[in-house]
Amino acid sequence: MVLPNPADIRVVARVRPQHKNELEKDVIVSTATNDSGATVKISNPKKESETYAFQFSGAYDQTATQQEIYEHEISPTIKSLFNGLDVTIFAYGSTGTGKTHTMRGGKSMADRGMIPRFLSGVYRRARKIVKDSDAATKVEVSLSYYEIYNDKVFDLFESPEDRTAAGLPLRDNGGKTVVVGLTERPCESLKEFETLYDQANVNRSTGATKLNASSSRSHAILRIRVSIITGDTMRSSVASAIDLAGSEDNRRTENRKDRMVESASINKSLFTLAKCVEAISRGDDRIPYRESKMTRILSLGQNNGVTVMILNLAPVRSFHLDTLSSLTFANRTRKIEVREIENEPVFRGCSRPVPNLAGTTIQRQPLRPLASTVHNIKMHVANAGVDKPEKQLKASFSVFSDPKRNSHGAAKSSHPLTVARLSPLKRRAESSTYASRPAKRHAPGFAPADAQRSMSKQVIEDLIERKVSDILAARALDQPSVAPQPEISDEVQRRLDMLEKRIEGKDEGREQGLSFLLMGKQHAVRGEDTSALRMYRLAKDFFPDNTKLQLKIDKLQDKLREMKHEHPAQGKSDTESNRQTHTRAKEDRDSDYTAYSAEEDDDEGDDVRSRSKAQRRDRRPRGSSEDFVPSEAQVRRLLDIINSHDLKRIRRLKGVGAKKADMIMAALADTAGEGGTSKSFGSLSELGRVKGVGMRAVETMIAGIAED
Ligand SMILES: Nc1ncnc2c1ncn2[C@@H]1O[C@H](COP(=O)(O)OP(=O)(O)OP(=O)(O)O)[C@@H](O)[C@H]1O
Repeated sequence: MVLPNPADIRVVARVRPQHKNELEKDVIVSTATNDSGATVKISNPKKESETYAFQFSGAYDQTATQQEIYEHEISPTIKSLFNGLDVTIFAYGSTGTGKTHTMRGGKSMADRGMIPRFLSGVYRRARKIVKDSDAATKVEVSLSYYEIYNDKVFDLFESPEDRTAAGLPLRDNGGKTVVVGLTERPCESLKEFETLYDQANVNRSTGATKLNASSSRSHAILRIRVSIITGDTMRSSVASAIDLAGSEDNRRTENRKDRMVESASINKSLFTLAKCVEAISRGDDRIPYRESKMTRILSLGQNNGVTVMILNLAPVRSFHLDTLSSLTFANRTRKIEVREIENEPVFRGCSRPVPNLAGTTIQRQPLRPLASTVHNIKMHVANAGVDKPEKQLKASFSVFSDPKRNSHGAAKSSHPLTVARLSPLKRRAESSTYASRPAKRHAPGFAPADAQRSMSKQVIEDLIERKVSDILAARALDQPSVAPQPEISDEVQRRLDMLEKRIEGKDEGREQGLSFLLMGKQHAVRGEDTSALRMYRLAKDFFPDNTKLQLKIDKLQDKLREMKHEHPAQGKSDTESNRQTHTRAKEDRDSDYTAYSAEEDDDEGDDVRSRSKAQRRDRRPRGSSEDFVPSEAQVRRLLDIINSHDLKRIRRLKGVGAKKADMIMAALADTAGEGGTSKSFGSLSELGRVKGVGMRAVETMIAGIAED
């Protein structure tokens, strides 16, 4: 092992090209590269004549190609990977700045992203190694791919239907965080990779499409394990390529709870990431990695090896505040030091038969082989004459001594090494074992006695640790045990299931409620009162009896009414109007909004269609989006009209054309109760959820209803 060599995280900025609807005059980000380094410049949002400059390891302007970025930033990491270092490459930036384009890219050769190019480089190097060694050295590549969606981990190599609601658990393993039960697929060629990767990405986007999202709603992590095998030794290292979900303004999500929850979860994890980076830069003892799954997995600053962060930026003004905040974050990140520790080679030995790797149906691992494992180890230790082996083995093995077997006297009494039980968490943290895939990866078996003579104490430790991980991982999985279960009556089982569902439901609800609260707080701190109010109202559904929350809502409502009264034309704070400009630009990319605009066009004729989107948005009732605090009387009147089922009255509502009216009538018919009783809408958000209507339209309708 080479001595740990602290190096900074390499942060490179990439400015994406302008979209067609973005104007040259709105470009506010520029890059410059010279002998003193790479700089990104951006104007001060409050004073255009001033600029801020941020230094990075590399900076790429709008014209940079995928090939250039790959060649300069990513390709060199392949050498590190083959030298035994773990590699982490991740894209960071707000929604729509080009993260997925950079990492995954398009289908044409020129558009291919960093991930397929990286894999192509890996296979090329692997072929060269095999060729140069006259096939004495073998290289194995295997992949796992998962996403973190709403702070839950899902295997992307499995179809969404096979997911469990709770997702896969995480476990700490020798100082690294591993996902338990993740599929790891051997992958022998670039062609095979492309098939696997495309299929898995369908799994990712299918989840998103169901939720009507146009952008990545999850953090996607591809792990590429490269194992170089020569004789009996194998050295593995892992490259993680991460496409983070983009931070976003959650007002885009309107009142749709599913989108809100996603957005809250994305923002929360990115917020935690920023907190971690801040804590590391301050030199804090406690880094809040554990506050989100993404930060736990990314473990920035703890992930030994090479780390490259690609900071994706949009060039134009509508992203001004987000770009500044991303630049500040990235600037802190680049000062984080990581240790370049090589993974050590391990003894490989002969393999046992490979268990079925496909799917999630892993049975809990029987503990029987452990007894023989210990036996093997003892035999080897005796042969190899390792110093004080017994003491070490006692400690290691006792972690997974099986009480059942002990009670039968098979393992415990038959072997002197199985003594005191230790917590699995007390294992050595400094282990250099490569992050083992605990549940599904097949651990190599033990070698014949003559080969074992060359095993070092470290190798034994590694083998034991891997074995322990396997068993702990299998235990963590919610899979039926191979051991016979005691019979319980159907009735008891039914009641248990119900109880479990109730508890799960409560927890999920609470989590959602807390997310809304957190978002409310974030908006309130930024002075975005309307959005804060909206979040608090959503949180109220989850905490109906919370008087403190009600007080906050009342206060905000009063404040907003007052503001509206005093400044009917501009009841927004600076920050809010600023962010609104941004929000509008993002709306242009948002499918929900596009659908809305199109419908409006249908209703209002061709001359409207020819106007620009911006103009059309300006036609919205002033204050409708940000100051959307209708009075109770307005709400009641609107719902009365809708619930009248009277097409003519509904048609007369502001912004409701023939098409929208039809959609509302159809929804009313759809919701007709059993026995022909007519159903009605109980709230605006319910009305807003009607297909083809949307909250914007509801806001327009209500704006046309007199307040008194
Ligand atoms: N370098 C680039 N060259 C050409 N098009 C780009 C580039 N970067 C981004 N784009 C385009 O910009 C749009 C947004 O990019 P992309 O979806 O990659 O953003 P993102 O940051 O991943 O967004 P989200 O966080 O919402 O998933 C896409 O249409 C993409 O094709």
